[in-house]
Amino acid sequence: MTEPIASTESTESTAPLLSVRGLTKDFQVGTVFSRRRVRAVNDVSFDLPAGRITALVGESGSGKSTIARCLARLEQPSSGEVLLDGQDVLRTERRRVSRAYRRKVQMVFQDPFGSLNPVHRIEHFLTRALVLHGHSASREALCELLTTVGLTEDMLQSYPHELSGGQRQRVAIARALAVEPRLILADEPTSMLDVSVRVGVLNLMRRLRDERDIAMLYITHDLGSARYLADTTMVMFAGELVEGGDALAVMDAPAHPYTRLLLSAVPDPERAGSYDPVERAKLREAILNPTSCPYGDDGTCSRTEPVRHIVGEDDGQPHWVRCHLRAPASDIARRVLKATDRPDGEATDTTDATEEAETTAA
Ligand SMILES: Nc1ncnc2c1ncn2[C@@H]1O[C@H](COP(=O)(O)OP(=O)(O)OP(=O)(O)O)[C@@H](O)[C@H]1O
Repeated sequence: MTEPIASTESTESTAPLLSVRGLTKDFQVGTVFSRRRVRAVNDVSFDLPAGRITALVGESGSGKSTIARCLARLEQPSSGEVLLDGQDVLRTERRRVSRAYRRKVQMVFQDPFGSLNPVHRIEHFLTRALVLHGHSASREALCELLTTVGLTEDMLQSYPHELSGGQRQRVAIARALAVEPRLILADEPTSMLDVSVRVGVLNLMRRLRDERDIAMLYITHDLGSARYLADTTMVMFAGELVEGGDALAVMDAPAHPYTRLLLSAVPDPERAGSYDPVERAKLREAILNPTSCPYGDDGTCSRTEPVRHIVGEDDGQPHWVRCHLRAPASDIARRVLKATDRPDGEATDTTDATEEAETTAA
């Protein structure tokens, strides 16, 4: 494990609900004649405390969903540890995931349209979840679930296609809640919803955190919603975590060039020029070909430990940044950066951006 874990440990007095240590996931891609390995997640470590929302932000392809799928045990990690209540479930439940784990860790997917089978009524989904995990599916229990997520009893008899996207996502959350989970992995739960209903789903997640002490991993590429919802934010780039800490601290004082690059793409009416290609090209260069790191003891640091620097503390939790000198695997990094939006909506690669910047500067 290259990342020291102390810097991500929760400062709460209680132990974290779930800890991830050195999680790595490789996929085999290609045909039998040209097999190659894609490292989607590389040596990632973090904690998820109860009653806190942790946002995992990053661009498409950075590895966010792979982490969630590994934690939901839908993918088998290549290496690492996943400790739930201190037990490494990858060792104790190596072959078969226990029902107890599935009950404690639930996932809500991005697509509220695809995650509910259209041939069943809403009552079916909730009843099934309750019964599978040994609860009584009484009318009272079903109604309570619906009310918790802001839906009404009469919707029990509805089919998914009769509900709006926001209502369907609430049903998906109700289904997850049916088993009384301690952790919800929410993978872009609002990205397919109308802007007008997004905030309702975010507020629901916030209420569940406060009222039920549920831990949440909120995966998103929408920095605004992470700022609105999360207690802690972690930034992921090319399969690795590059920055983390109090959500407001990370957004207001980003310490890694990749976090700055992400933020520079967020429309901001108060920022003159709003989108600066020269600055963005410099940030890309600093990410791909780092030459210095400002967080060493004397303004520089070696390429050896520590891989993470503590740059501040907010609300009792450390704000850390990965050493700038630790260059990412260049093929993955270039692929992820390629997804970075240009103001005209086209994808670009770093060469184009540098050229664009040089032209603009000239
Ligand atoms: N089943 C798979 N087989 C091969 N490669 C995969 C598989 N799943 C993910 N990958 C690769 O792993 C990398 C990370 O993908 P992942 O879906 O985790 O990213 P992400 O940050 O969640 O992106 P998005 O926001 O678009 O969902 C990508 O390069 C992707 O192509």
